[in-house]
Amino acid sequence: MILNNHTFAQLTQVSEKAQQCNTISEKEDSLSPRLVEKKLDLVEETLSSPPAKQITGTGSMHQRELSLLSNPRKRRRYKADHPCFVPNLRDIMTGEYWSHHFQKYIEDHQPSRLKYLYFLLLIDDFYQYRLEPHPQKLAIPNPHNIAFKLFQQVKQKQSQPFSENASPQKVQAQKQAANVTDIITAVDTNKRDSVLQVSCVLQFFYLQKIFFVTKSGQISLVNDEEFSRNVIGLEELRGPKLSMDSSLLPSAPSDLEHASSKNLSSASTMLASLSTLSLRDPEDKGNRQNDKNLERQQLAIELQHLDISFDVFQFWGDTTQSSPLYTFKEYCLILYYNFIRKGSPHLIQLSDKQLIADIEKSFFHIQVDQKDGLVKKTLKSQIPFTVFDKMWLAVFRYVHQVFTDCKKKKKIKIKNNIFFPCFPSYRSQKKNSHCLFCPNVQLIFFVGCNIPLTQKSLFQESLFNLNKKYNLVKVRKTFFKPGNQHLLFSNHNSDFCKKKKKEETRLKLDQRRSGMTNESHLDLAFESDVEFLKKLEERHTLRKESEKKSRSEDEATEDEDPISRIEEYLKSGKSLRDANIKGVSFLMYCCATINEELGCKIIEEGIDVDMMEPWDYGQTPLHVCAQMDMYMLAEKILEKSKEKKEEEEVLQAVTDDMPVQYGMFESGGRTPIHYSAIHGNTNLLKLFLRYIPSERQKTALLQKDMDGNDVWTLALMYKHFDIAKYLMELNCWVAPRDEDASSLSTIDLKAISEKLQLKRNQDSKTTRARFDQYNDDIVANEKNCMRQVFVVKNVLSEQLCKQILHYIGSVNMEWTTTRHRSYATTDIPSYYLDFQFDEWLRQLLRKFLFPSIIEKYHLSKSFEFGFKDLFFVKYSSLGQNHLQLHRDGSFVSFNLLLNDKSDFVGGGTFFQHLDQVVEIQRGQCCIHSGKVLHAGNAITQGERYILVGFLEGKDRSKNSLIK
Ligand SMILES: O=C(O)CCC(=O)C(=O)O
Ligand SMILES: [Fe+2]
Repeated sequence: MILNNHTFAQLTQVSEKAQQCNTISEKEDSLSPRLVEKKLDLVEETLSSPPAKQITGTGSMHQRELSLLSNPRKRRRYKADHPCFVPNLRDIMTGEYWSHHFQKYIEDHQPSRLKYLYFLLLIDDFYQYRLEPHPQKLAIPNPHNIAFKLFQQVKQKQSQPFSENASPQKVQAQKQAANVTDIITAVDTNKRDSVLQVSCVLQFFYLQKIFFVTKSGQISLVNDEEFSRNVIGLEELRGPKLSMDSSLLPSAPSDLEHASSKNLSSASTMLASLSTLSLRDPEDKGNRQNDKNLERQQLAIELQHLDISFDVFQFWGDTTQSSPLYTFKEYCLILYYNFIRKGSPHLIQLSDKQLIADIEKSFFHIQVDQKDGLVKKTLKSQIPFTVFDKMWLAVFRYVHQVFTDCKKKKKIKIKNNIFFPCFPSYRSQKKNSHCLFCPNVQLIFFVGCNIPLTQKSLFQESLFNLNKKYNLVKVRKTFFKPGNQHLLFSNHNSDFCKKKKKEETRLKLDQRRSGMTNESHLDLAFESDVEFLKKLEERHTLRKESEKKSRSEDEATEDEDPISRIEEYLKSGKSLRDANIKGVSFLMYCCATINEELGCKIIEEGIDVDMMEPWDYGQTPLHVCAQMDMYMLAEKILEKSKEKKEEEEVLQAVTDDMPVQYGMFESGGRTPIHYSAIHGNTNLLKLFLRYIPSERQKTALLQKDMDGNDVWTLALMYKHFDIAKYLMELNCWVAPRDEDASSLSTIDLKAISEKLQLKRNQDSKTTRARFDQYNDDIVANEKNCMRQVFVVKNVLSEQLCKQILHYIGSVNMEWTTTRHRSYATTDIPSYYLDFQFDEWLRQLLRKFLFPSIIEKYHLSKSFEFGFKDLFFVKYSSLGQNHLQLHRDGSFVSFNLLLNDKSDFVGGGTFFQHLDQVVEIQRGQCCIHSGKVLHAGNAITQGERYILVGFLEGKDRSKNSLIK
């Protein structure tokens, strides 16, 4: 069945419910204690005990204690309801970051983390912006997310605090000026990094265009449209200036409404000075502390002379004011100056220099002055969208790195399988279309991937909020299976998942105790499968017994760690062919988690690694590399393939037509080379070309996808002009028929690109028609062998089927009902069970079933199958007794009857095109194309158990199109 979970209507309903709950909790929650922290309390409960003394006062004693606690690591030791508690980044990321409560983290936790959150938020917002029907402007997230608490504290100090119940007019009338020293005090009370905090707040004031500087050096409130037009002199933010030039301070405007642009731009200069106070040169490792102190002192001095007024109301957490809009260019600058440039106050230390260079290249024309050697940057008039993808990726790489490092040093116990995300990629700008991100709902992955199995409730909430936020109409099944499955299909089953996790851990512990992990289960398996299963069962019984002997919960919640498992496999030299993590091969797992190092290691050391593994719609690891800018892994794949003289095949693996979100379709027939152009990854494109002999490069580049687009066309379609130009330099392009210009100097690439935007939408329709046609053809064309349904006898012996069922029963696992969205079965995926069992089963099927499928459908010997899904299905006359008419998301599907036919009445698989129910005996297997409409025929009595497999496959010999 198509991997669907819920209809959008259902999602909206639940989302609305979640929203209601949120609103209620927010009301209760407007000051503290924080709901979110309460949740985090659970996460943190194993941490060491809170300090003996509760901190309640605001006196100097209290301040001293707080200052001792300023180290976040120390503060993290406190319980979540303690005022000093600080969750770590991991919890922020894995918890509810995207959910409704994220602002509370930002308010309450240390500014050094704030930068990541805000940065992500900005990027996130950017992708939101792509959805907007008015793409000229985009909103900056409201700063109250950051400044909220600060203002609460300031507010409390004021003689006439605002009443929360007061009418807006009244509150407006009560506007109070708060002094910036108050802010500093407020900040200091919490021993935050005051400079960063203040500069951050001020910058957001500035960005919120709500103040300007008066003659007396005061900054006053302004609500003037002119401000946004004139003052975004961001060049002036370029700093680092540490002192204020008082001559720059403007004269007081006669009227707030007519604040002159000069005043305003001076305000920006001043703010620039403020914001750069926290600057530190990353290369200057020396006197940093001293410098910082000096900066602080200077800031304090400056601020004494400034009376900054602002409209607290505007920053009030409850206000619903909309964010101001900025042009795309300004937005880019804000990002750049605040997060990326070397001197940025919130510098995100992107580890990858190349990435930074790329980002800078996208923003600026960079010139070096011959005379004084100064680097001059002028902002480009056009900034490519993909720069956001790069930034997004960079941040995640960075965060991922932090996790990995911590883990290596055993600084933190990683409880979760961290699946890092793919970055959202620009797809469609079509007005009012819901198409966003990329076909794989990548943003959602981020959430889904990071939420551990044991935190399903948080996870669920995030999902619904996300659904609401992005108005996701339809989330397609996907390529990066781990995260997605996790997110979309398991989220309603938190109890089940918890149990499962514990089971796994216990099993592992038992294995360790009984020394069974060293056993080579695979030898065992093929000596006697029945024996093997009995052994597994015995192990479970053993486990259950040892469970009775009490054991600390702590031990039991220890997580299985996919990375150590992969490493263990690599060391032991076991075959990786059927090894998987949540149904995904090790290599694909690394691709999905952007773990290039481990991916390279797998290719280098792994046995039976399939580098051309066709995953969803034929996308191979190299396609993912090309999409995600994974240069190192791509190079390793190519190097290894070259040893086997397969590098061109790998580069020529083509995708199939694929449905993406919101009813859009993407053309098939795309190679990793096409992908590199689509995603603007020039380096990868160049790398790929190095592996193709020069005489064949042109053919490879001119190869068209199924919608007739060659690499050059795709580069332009996705607005990667540099790639298009590069291809023109190589003379590997064909001028569109209606263009007379044919050389780099005369052709108007922009105009062509515009036209191609239209074609892209058209292409989607063409692809869709082809996709549907393909399905229809199978049943309409009598000669198409894929319409045939076969029964394969004796795939598994009756005894083995019995034993498998017995085994599943002994594991005592709950049946899931929500894994597949539209046509849900009551099932247990094979990978939920012991991984030894899962691998054994896959090997068995590979050995005894796949050859029959190849033979029946006249596939070539070089055809290779991979499991897209493998699961046990239960029908019961009392529960789910049938499955509606549907297609599977597979090339070929099979179902194998596990129990005896006499155990139930009815059953079998109905095929619409044959108008026939195909019934099989225990151990037999019904095989059919996943594209033909079929249904699980109802049973009226008893229970029916089947093993269902969805297979994806590709004929490897057909890859070499260019030879
Ligand atoms: O119950 C059957 O025979 C069919 C099951 C099926 O089609 C599926 O699980 O996708
Ligand atoms: Fe099916």
